[in-house]
Amino acid sequence: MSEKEEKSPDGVKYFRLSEIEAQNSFKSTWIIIHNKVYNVTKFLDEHPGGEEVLREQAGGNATESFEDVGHSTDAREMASSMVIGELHPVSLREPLRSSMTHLPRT
Ligand code: HEM
Repeated sequence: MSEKEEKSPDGVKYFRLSEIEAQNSFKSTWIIIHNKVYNVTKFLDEHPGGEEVLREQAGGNATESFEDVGHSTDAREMASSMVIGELHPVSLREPLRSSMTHLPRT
């Protein structure tokens, strides 16, 4: 890693949008919901909504689709166990890509 690991004052790991976008493959799936970063790689198989919807959001902002589904409290608690960090404050100013402009997976 060339960049020093960055953390907020209370120890939350920050990820740049570019780092999150890179985690979009068959090996690793990260998504963003409300500016938090989730590693859903191990959850793909277990997701009641299926693995494809998560893969479609990989590396990008899944907030709207997550909220559109009206996920239960249980689902939200489940999600909180998959948080690995937050979007870096610098990246909050970058436009978040939605699935509409999704790039093909490599
Ligand atoms: C960490 C993130 C997520 C977790 C933990 C999660 C968990 C769940 C759970 C537990 C359910 C069952 C219903 C419920 O309890 O609300 C569900 C349903 C569903 N989820 Fe997710 N979900 C996540 C992200 C997403 C995202 C990003 C999408 C859309 C792109 C999505 C689409 C759906 C759909 C369509 C269903 C409905 C399935 C059905 O009723 O047939 N989920 N999810």
